[in-house]
Amino acid sequence: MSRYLNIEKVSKTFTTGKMSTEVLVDINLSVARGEYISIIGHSGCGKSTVLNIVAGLMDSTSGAVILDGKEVSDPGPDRSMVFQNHSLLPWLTVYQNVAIAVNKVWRSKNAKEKDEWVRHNLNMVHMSHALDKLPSEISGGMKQRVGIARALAMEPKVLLLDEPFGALDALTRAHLQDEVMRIQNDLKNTVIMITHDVDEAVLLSDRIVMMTNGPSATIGEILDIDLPRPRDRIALADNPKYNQYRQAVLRFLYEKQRKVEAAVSA
Ligand SMILES: Nc1ncnc2c1ncn2[C@@H]1O[C@H](COP(=O)(O)OP(=O)(O)OP(=O)(O)O)[C@@H](O)[C@H]1O
Repeated sequence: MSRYLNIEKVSKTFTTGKMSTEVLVDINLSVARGEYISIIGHSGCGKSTVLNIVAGLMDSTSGAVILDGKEVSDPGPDRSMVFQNHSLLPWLTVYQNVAIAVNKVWRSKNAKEKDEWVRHNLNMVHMSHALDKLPSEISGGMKQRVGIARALAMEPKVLLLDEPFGALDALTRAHLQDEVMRIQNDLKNTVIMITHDVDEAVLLSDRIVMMTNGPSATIGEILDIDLPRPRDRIALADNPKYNQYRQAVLRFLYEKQRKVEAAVSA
């Protein structure tokens, strides 16, 4: 079925010297506009490789990524990425880090409109109080907020999140997950997020894509998360459906796709 974003028969083989490793094989995924997809799978299975191919940072060996009717071949502002280790420019302030993206993408806006847009996006992630701070002067969670504001300010067709909360403590992580859910509710972004966190995947996603172990990893199962939004983490803790989804993902990861190393050492 043709959707907003189609990943069609994507495979990827890395070749270093005479060594070739088939990392991904036959990845097929159709994402609807406004859908929140999580990709989960054991370390090294190829999640980031999938995201990098969608971002246009890496070519697939075969297959194609079609976004809104156009094949992706290069990186572009229609796909903005947020990494685990916030990639802010350390010599620029919070404001300037967002402004640099806005200036690049929104050439049609005048100076006043650009300024308002930078402030609006930083306000959305509650960072208006720290516009003049340097990245070294703010916490990890705040840096991640700025990274999210910068990505949102580009109004991408797809927001690509590579373990965006992975480096944060549990409490900051929970706050930021709630913020992303709120923003997602308002803006209806199309999101693909990599995570290792089962609760995070169930809480945030419309569908969870579970990848088999590599090499030659592919999509093993896709789980639909049929929980009403807005979602409340405390209320969901007692929700039987939520717990069934959680168990389905855990079962996939730790029974069906048990890591060989884990099995040997267990
Ligand atoms: N540029 C590259 N050249 C060669 N091999 C690579 C390259 N990038 C990734 N790989 C290999 O491809 C496989 C998948 O890597 P990838 O980073 O996509 O996995 P991942 O599932 O995102 O891992 P993690 O969860 O640990 O971040 C790994 O075996 C990795 O070593």
